[in-house]
Formats: sequence, C-alpha cells, structure tokens
Amino acid sequence: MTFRLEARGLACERDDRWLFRDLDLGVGPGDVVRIEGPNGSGKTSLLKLLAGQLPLQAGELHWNGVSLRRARPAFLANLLYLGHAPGIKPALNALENLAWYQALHGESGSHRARLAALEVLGLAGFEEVPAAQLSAGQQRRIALARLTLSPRLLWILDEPFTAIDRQGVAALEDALWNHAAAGGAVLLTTHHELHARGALTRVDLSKAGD
Ligand SMILES: Nc1ncnc2c1ncn2[C@@H]1O[C@H](COP(=O)(O)OP(=O)(O)OP(=O)(O)O)[C@@H](O)[C@H]1O
Repeated sequence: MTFRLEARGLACERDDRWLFRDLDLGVGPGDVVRIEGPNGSGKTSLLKLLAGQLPLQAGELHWNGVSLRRARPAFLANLLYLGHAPGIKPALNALENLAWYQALHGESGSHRARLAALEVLGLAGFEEVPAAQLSAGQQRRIALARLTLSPRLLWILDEPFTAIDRQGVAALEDALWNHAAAGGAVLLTTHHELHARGALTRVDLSKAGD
C-alpha cells in the first residue's frame, strides 16, 4: 500500500528560542529517516509534532495529500509511535501490557500472537511478571514487542535502542530495515550508530534553529 507523510514549514519554539524553523520532510514506503542533532536540539519535539502529539506552531502536515486536520483518523490508524519513555503500565505484566495497548488502539490480537511477540523480543519466561519488576531493558522490550504485533505502516520511534543490549540492538536494526524493505517507513531518533542497509535519510537539527 502506498502512503506518504509530508511536513512543510514546521517550526518549534521553546523558551523564546527556535529549535527549528522552515523544516520540510517527507516519508513514504521504504524510507528510513533519522532525525539527528545534539541533546536539546528538538528531535523529540519534532517526532511529537510529526506524530500529532504536539499542536503545530507553524507549517502543515499532510497524510496522502490531505491535511492532517482532516486525515487524522486515517493517519493514526497507520501510525505506531513509541515515545522516549517505554509507555508501559508498571502494574501490568508483559502480556497484559500488550493486550492493553492493542485494546487502546482498537487492534484485535490473540494471546498466542502476544506470546510469540514476547518470545521474539527475548522475554520468554517473563510474560507474567509485573513490568515494575523487570529491568529497564526488559521494559523497553515490551514496548518494542508492539512492532512485531502491529501491522502499521509508519513507525515513529524516539530513541528505541535505549537500555537495549547488543543482541537486542542487532535484532531491532533488522526489524527496522525489514519493515522498510516490506514497504513500511521508519522515522527515528537515536544516539546509537545505525548501520544503513538501505537508503537512510538524515535530517540534521543542529543548525535548524536560532
Ligand atoms: N514540554 C516542554 N515545555 C517547554 N520546553 C520543553 C518541553 N519539552 C522540551 N522542551 C525544551 O525543548 C528543547 C528540546 O527538547 P527535545 O526533547 O525535543 O530535544 P532532543 O533533541 O530530543 O534532546 P535529547 O537528545 O536530549 O533527547 C529542550 O531545551 C527542552 O528543555
């Protein structure tokens, strides 16, 4: 399926300072786009704008040529956004977290599929442990299990490699490139060096503002 997210003239002001201005970018099938810049340059803010989590201060977003103001439901139905924090419920176990997430996003999903996703993420044996009792990396892995469960086309991922060990990093890199090769798209921030296995677009915020 073809799709396209287009951003035109985006800007973000924080504390009387422009983090970026007049920013254009587009993403469609097969694209991996890495947002780069030092701490505080606005990478998370940009991803939040692109994911519809922050109101636009300037510019426009279009999904398949239609303004996001009108296309928001179709856009959200195709978006998987993983924020900086793992975004999981500490009192729920891994299986319950995935079921909760799927219910929240109107996705049907089987217990079996959730078990399989947790196994892929190396959480076999930890499925029923409350997330609060898991390590930071294991908690991140619960969040990342959504990637293997969800059929969504556009992934927006904020520092997805945080707290993940070397083996997990390699598996996640595979998942990102496989998603793009299968016709999906990935927009991400990471301080981890990403090994390009396809076309990698870089958007540098270090000189995009004041
Ligand atoms: N909710 C907020 N209200 C006001 N200022 C904010 C808010 N969130 C972030 N900022 C400011 O915006 C700037 C950019 O923050 P942002 O998190 O987008 O940067 P980043 O490039 O993702 O940084 P890092 O690499 O450290 O994750 C920072 O100076 C931060 O203090």
